[in-house]
This record gives sequence, structure tokens and C-alpha cells, in this order.
Amino acid sequence: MAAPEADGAAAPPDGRVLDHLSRVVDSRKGADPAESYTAKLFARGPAKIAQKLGEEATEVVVASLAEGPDAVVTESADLLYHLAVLWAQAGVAPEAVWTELARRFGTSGLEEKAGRTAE
Ligand SMILES: N=c1c2ncn([C@@H]3O[C@H](COP(=O)(O)OP(=O)(O)OP(=O)(O)O)[C@@H](O)[C@H]3O)c2ncn1[C@@H]1O[C@H](COP(=O)(O)O)[C@@H](O)[C@H]1O
Repeated sequence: MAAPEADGAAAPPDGRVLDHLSRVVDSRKGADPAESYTAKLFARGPAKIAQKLGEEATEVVVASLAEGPDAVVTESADLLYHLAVLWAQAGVAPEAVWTELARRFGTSGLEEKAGRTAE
């Protein structure tokens, strides 16, 4: 598909790439499924998108146990791309996830778990 302004080449090679990717993914809503894999996923609906995310997560697990770091990198990129699609489908802005992660800084996971079981 012809690349709109938000597309690829200028994507920063760091964590901000996920924000950039999410904008590209969002721009594919309503696009032609014949020209965009993302548009094809949106057209197939939430259940298919959720299923793809599950499959990609399993592929990361398999890569980590049986393949090695290079495969973990490529499978992780597939996983994050499909997560960006699921966020867009669900109406979740990546910033909401960054905010939630930031909110958790300084609270040990064990502390948080203990607080939950005490409820
Ligand atoms: N990062 C990705 C990305 N990672 C993985 N994929 C696609 O995800 C698919 C996953 O592979 P699978 O073998 O599971 O897919 P499949 O065999 O087609 O399986 P089904 O969908 O039929 O179940 C492949 O077709 C990959 O090309 C991605 N497709 C797109 N992007 C990004 O999204 C942008 C927009 O892409 P389009 O929407 O295609 O224009 C691209 O420029 C990229 O930046």
C-alpha cells in the first residue's frame, strides 16, 4: 500500500517506535484489506485479532525455549505489532498503557500481589 505520512521509514529505532506503529495501525482502519494486512485483520474482526495475538504470544514462548535470541526478537516484534492492532480494535491508546506502567513504578509486584490477596 502507498505509505501515508505516518508510515515506516522515519520510525525511531527505540521504544517510541510502538507509538509510531500504533498511529500507522490506526490509520489502516477502513483501509482496503487487499492493500493492507492491518486492514485485513480489522475486517476479520476482534475474535480473529485476539486469536492472532494468542498465536504470536505462543510463538515467542516457543522461540524462547527452543530457538534462541534472534527468533525471540522477530517473534516479539510480531507480538507487539499484533498487540498494537488489538489496542486499536479495543479503543485503547498506547499512552493509557504507558501511564498504567508508570503508575506501577515503585510498587513491588510482590507487595501488589499481597495487597490483592488481602482484599
Ligand atoms: N509490523 C508489522 C508486522 N509484523 C508482522 N506483520 C504481518 O503479520 C503477519 C503474521 O504472519 P502469519 O504467518 O501469522 O500470518 P498469516 O499466515 O497471514 O496468517 P493469517 O493472518 O492468515 O492467520 C504477516 O503477514 C506479517 O507480514 C506485520 N504487518 C505490518 N506491520 C507494520 O504495519 C505497517 C502497516 O502494514 P499494512 O497494514 O500491511 O500496510 C507496516 O508498514 C509495518 O510497520
